[in-house]
Amino acid sequence: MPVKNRKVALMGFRAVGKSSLTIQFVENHFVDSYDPTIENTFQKSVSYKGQDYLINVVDTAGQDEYSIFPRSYTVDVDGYLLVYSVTSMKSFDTVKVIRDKLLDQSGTTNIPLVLVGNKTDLHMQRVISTEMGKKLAADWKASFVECSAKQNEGVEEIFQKILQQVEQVQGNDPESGCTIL
Ligand SMILES: Nc1nc2c(ncn2[C@@H]2O[C@H](COP(=O)(O)OP(=O)(O)OP(=O)(O)O)[C@@H](O)[C@H]2O)c(=O)[nH]1
Repeated sequence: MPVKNRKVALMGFRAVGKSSLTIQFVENHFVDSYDPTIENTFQKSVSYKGQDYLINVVDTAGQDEYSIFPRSYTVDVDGYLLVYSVTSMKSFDTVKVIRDKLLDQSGTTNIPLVLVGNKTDLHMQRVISTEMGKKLAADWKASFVECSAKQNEGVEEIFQKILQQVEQVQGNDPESGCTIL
């Protein structure tokens, strides 16, 4: 089977760990320092349900509710990882605003999306419970993963889930019972 190319963008408030998750996934290490991102693209080959994929991972600049939303973020992107930090209410509110902007710009409600709660290792600083994350994802009919880029927990799962969402929305998921050839 030929390799499938999929483009996945990480979006969210500043310093929630988008770059750290990307680097942990692509290069298998954790960066402790904080260097704000403008935009970076990485590639990684993965296998999912027997199919080889080349994932283009777009690590975007941190956003807040007032950020201008570049049109390029909705062009060619197959799926989105909306990342918040479980230690930041502001970052949780920001993913909601970003999703609204994504829906607005793409003109569809059926966007492959995974809600990602990062920094679960910071137990004492946690302000967003697992239930809050689960509920928001359920409202959106999106997938939900909690993770720690630092401890490399849940990171692979995020990318498996987004591939699953992309395949489902594109009608290619074997479990959806319908295949486009
Ligand atoms: N404890 C802990 N710290 C983390 C985790 N992920 C990221 N960090 C730290 O959080 C800070 C910000 O991480 P980045 O990955 O640069 O965040 P970002 O979302 O890419 O930031 P912007 O580029 O500004 O949008 C850094 O100091 C990271 O080391 C995590 O899972 N646990």
